[in-house]
Amino acid sequence: MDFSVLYIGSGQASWNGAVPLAKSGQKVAVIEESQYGGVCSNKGCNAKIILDKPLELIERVKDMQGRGLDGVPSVNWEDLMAHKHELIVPQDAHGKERLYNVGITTITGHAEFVDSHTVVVNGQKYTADNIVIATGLRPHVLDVPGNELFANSTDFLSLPHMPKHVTVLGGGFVAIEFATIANAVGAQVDVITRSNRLLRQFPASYVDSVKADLKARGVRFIPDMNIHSAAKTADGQITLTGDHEFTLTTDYVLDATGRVPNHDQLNLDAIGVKANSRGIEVNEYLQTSVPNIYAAGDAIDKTIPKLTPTAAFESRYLTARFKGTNDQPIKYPAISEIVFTSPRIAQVGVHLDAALADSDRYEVAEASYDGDWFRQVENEQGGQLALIFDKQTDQLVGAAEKSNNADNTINAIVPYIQMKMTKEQLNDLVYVFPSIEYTLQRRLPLV
Ligand SMILES: Cc1cc2nc3c(=O)[nH]c(=O)nc-3n(C[C@H](O)[C@H](O)[C@H](O)COP(=O)(O)OP(=O)(O)OC[C@H]3O[C@@H](n4cnc5c(N)ncnc54)[C@H](O)[C@@H]3O)c2cc1C
Ligand SMILES: NC(=O)c1ccc[n+]([C@@H]2O[C@H](COP(=O)([O-])OP(=O)(O)OC[C@H]3O[C@@H](n4cnc5c(N)ncnc54)[C@H](O)[C@@H]3O)[C@@H](O)[C@H]2O)c1
Repeated sequence: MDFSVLYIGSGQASWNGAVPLAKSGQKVAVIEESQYGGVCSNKGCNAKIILDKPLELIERVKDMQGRGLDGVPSVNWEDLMAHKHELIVPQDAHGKERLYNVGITTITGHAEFVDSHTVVVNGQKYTADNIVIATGLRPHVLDVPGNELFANSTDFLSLPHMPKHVTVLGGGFVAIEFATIANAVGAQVDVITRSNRLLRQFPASYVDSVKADLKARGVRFIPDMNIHSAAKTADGQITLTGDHEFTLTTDYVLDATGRVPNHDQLNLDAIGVKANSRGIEVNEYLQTSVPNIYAAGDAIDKTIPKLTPTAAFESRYLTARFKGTNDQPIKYPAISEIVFTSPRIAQVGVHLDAALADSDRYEVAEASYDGDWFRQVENEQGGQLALIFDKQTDQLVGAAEKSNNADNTINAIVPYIQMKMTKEQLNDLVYVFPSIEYTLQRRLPLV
């Protein structure tokens, strides 16, 4: 065999495990058809958070008007885009170097299976004892006439000038984060959804409040609407048509209707790897229906969130398996997630809505930050926290927060949940004061 482990795809699900595996002495190769480092590094999380930064800062400055700050800056999209390029363009080369530096063979091109131990790239065959499919997802394209006029998340993240009127299709992560950015840059933003629910994975009341904030900032929501077609107007705009003779003419349409797996381009049928429209089917060892072929990251059909930290966790798990240091099934920890709206919504562990619906099992301690002097230093209004305890064990099992600092609070809570800490143990921790963590601890029900 040419390699002990060969990874298809170079994203988070690949390099987080491939690098330590190569360092341990195994012969490793990574195949990448696009940019090294995958979606998160090149056209996902990293670029998005750079474009979000000015809006986050501006919202803080707005909150402080008349409280020591006068005047609100505006976003210069072209300068911001240049800043984004400066940080993101080198990621591809860095991603390749990271592999090369530890002796990993990098193969650039599209991989397809020949048999269970062989893939072909640019006509050249490569063999390996084990193969990891880490091929991720690509943007879904809404199946309507005229969809070639739609932009996707990758296009938006390199948009040279912000159009006057941006129309977003979808109500998920990409739709709402990008609508928030476009609105902050000054575009008229419409969000068209086929149902009346946004961001289904987050607590309904927190999402409703973020939606109300966006409405107050001028974002228009058009719910329960199926789009039927798109066509270019004589002056270069796009006209959408939909249910009940709906029409809307706009400058730019962002299709944010989700992402679909890339496994349809791997010749999986020929080698018997089972997959479906959600991803590749794996067992509790991340093994596919062909024992020496594994899958990791967004490529998997899984119920846990398809995120960078989960992809990295799976990649590290596989490395332990290939090194022989872990022969146990994968055991996922409590998984945290965040949507970068303004304010943010973040959560970990047992879901707030599920806990509220099961009062026999869970105690929910809800708190508003409006009365908290430390959170009022930045004059933040409407911050909310919910802590979920298992009534039988008194352990903290879940949390959700809507606030400008939701990421920090939830990150502070991740180890509490992982270590199965009880109220009593949480009360025994001593934090610096004043701080987000100290404020969080004071929201705990006292024991
Ligand atoms: C706009 C956007 C914003 C996001 N923001 C966040 C965020 O803030 N936080 C977060 O946790 N997650 C975020 N995500 C999700 C995150 O990017 C993914 O969960 C993560 O990238 C998954 O990593 P992966 O390695 O499984 O797949 P990917 O990063 O998709 O990597 C797969 C790689 O495989 C390559 N490939 C595919 N097929 C082949 C083939 N046949 N041959 C060779 N190479 C192939 C692709 O080119 C790609 O580089 C975001 C996603 C998007 C789109
Ligand atoms: N902050 C973050 O962690 C973050 C940010 C962006 C993306 N992501 C990840 O990237 C992935 C993709 O995000 P996304 O927002 O593209 O997907 P998503 O699944 O979150 O949202 C897709 C949206 O499109 C709608 N939709 C789907 N099919 C449709 C159709 N035929 N017609 C109309 N609407 C339709 C859905 O109802 C949903 O509102 C997710 O796995 C997410 O976890 C994460």
